[in-house]
Amino acid sequence: MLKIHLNEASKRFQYEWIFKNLNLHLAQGDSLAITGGNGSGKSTLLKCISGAIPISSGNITYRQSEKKIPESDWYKSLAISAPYLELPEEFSLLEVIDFHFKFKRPFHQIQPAELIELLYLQEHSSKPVSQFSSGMKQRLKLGLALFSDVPLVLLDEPTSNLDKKGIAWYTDLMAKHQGDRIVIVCSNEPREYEFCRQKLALEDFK
Ligand SMILES: Nc1ncnc2c1ncn2[C@@H]1O[C@H](COP(=O)(O)OP(=O)(O)OP(=O)(O)O)[C@@H](O)[C@H]1O
Repeated sequence: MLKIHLNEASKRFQYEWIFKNLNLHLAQGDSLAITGGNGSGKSTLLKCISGAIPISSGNITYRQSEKKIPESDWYKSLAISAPYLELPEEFSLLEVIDFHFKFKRPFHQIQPAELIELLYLQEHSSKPVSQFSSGMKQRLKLGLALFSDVPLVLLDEPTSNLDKKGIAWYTDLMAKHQGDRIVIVCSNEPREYEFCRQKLALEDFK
């Protein structure tokens, strides 16, 4: 059972405070929406939670069965989908999936062909990702994050570039495959985080 605690966590860039004195407890099964307008600090908070960038004061801890996980190992517990994370464009869809699953175990032993079907990308298995539309890339990013066998799934702007069908697909996917994991969604679109049981509005932590 993974548990994440933020204790009086604060972050600033130079003289700009992004969030201050944030306390948060998350355990497997929880779903959290981080909300706020453009530039409010959603992506920054997500990066701090993932360990990609440091906080300025306070602390963040990950515990697995009450045993503290060193910060250098946090990445093993999580998968992330975000607009600023790139896919290897020169790889074909099948190659991207094979490559990804060299590092993360597939969730519920999902096979590449099943995943491709779930992402409704069957027609594009051998196409290089550089030739994918932005919506196809977004479905792939979401699929890789959600179908990694990790207890923490981080989604930044999950429905950006998705059309109506894509948004319905995302909503259905989250309802079926969250499982017993922690899911954090950064968003200012209510439809992206309707399923989240906890909400954190960054405006409250300035
Ligand atoms: N590396 C950095 N150095 C300095 N300032 C930064 C850095 N990264 C982000 N910021 C600033 O932090 C603030 C929050 O940015 P962030 O990207 O976290 O917001 P956001 O809520 O995710 O925005 P959006 O909804 O537009 O994606 C912004 O003012 C941004 O300019």
